Amino acid sequence: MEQAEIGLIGLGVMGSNLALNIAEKGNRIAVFNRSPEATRKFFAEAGDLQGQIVPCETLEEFVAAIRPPRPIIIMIKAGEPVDQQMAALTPYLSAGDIMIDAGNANFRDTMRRFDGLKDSDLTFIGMGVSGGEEGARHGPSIMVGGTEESWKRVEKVLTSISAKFNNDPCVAWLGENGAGHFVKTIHNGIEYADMQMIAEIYGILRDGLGMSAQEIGEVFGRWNTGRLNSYLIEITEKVLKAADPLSGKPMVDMIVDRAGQKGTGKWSVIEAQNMGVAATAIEAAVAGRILSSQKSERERAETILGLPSLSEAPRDRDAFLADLENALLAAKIGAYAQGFAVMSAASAEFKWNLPMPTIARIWRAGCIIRSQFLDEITSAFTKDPDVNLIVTPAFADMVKETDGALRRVVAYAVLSGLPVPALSSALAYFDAYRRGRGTANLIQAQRDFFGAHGFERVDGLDRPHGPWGSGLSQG
Ligand SMILES: NC(=O)C1=CN([C@@H]2O[C@H](COP(=O)(O)OP(=O)(O)OC[C@H]3O[C@@H](n4cnc5c(N)ncnc54)[C@H](OP(=O)(O)O)[C@@H]3O)[C@@H](O)[C@H]2O)C=CC1
Ligand SMILES: O=C(CO)[C@H](O)[C@H](O)COP(=O)(O)O
Repeated sequence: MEQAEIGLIGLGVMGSNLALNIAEKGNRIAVFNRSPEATRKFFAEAGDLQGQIVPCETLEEFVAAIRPPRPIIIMIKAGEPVDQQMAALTPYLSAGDIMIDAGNANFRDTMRRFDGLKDSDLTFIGMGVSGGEEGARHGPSIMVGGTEESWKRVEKVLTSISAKFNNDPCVAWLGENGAGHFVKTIHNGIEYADMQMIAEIYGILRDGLGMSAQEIGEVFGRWNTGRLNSYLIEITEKVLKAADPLSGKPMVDMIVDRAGQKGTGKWSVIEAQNMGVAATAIEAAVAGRILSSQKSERERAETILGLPSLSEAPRDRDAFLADLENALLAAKIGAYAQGFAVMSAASAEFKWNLPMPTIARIWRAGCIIRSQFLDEITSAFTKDPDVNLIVTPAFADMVKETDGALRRVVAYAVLSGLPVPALSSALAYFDAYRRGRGTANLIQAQRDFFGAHGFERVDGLDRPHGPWGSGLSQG
């Protein structure tokens, strides 16, 4: 039998769709899954693509079915399973084979796995894939990390399966070792912020203005034709307009308000802190999911504390809806600026030389945060790759145009007791970032008072301690 050009392990949601995508683009592919029933089901449902697929039930058979040197995509549950799968696979591999972890790995695991194979004749690629089920099947955004040489060997097949934005493939080699998985992690961190901000606006419309899910869906539908045009806004409209087949009520009203999370949002925040970058909107989004999971505690607190009464509804509803649209755009700019700032710091720390315009470019299609907006970020970073997004000329203009709306929306929500942690943190980020003289002088004075930590003087004179009384810390 003709050997396959590539192999894929893991026929879950992502792996099975990626395998069909690879087969459809004319690549012969061998597939394997831990539970063989999934392999049988996958093959039985592969239809016209069966001729391109070699289903295998043992790893030995799987490896033998691929032409060496073998590129093998591992698309399974992240974490320990990947180490186990690599250990089980390695004895069958030969010189030049590449293991490509395409799951949502923690980039620190990716660096460890990469280093573990550095002195062997095998190669490791850590590859972020975004786009969910549909993206995997018809074109995801792909973020590759590893050696440039290993990238050259898989570039053709990955380009063939990736999403295209105006014919431009949404795949790129982003740097050595953990670069691809780091960028995917921050992609997800931004995704968390985007989703949280959309949910906060939904909360204002539902609980503040008393609108139905259908009405709110219509608002998001209108916004999707404007500057907020994006996949997440598009699916928000669809989700809000869907009816529950069991009760006939809006589906969204029948879903428990407890959001899951698998780790990438939390890692984004941890790494932002590690790099010393303020990623407050992403932090707020992760904290929002944590609070959402504390459902019974929240219900109890509501009975004890009650809910604040709503502030008077804005009289001009159309003007307020326009404010909400602009507020979401402004806050989104803050979240993306923070995500890119984290990547910029990590790039320096890990010497990856991450290409910011390329990252924005490959996120324009295929991935969950895909949007028109990312095309504008691509242009901004192409002109000016090394600055905070919010001070690039185009985005500075957008912030100046929309931050008033964000301020009015946050003010209304705060006065009404409607939680808007991500929107308000984006606003506070703008306000802190653009204030040349902040208030940390007082913090420095306090630190010097209690710990003789010293400070810099505004006049540059050399007297690094204050006259605090005890005399101990006086310079
Ligand atoms: N769903 C999504 O939208 C996206 C998911 N991802 C990432 O892709 C990866 C796969 O996700 P997804 O397809 O959704 O997950 P699924 O739950 O649909 O599938 C999980 C797959 O992992 C396999 N698996 C689990 N544990 C082991 C193990 N110990 N050894 C070998 N195989 C194992 C399962 O095999 P078995 O059938 O035997 O249980 C199955 O093939 C994850 O890292 C996920 O974070 C990335 C982007 C988007
Ligand atoms: O990577 C993805 C999208 O880009 C996955 O859907 C991921 O599972 C999303 O993260 P979480 O499950 O933590 O919400």
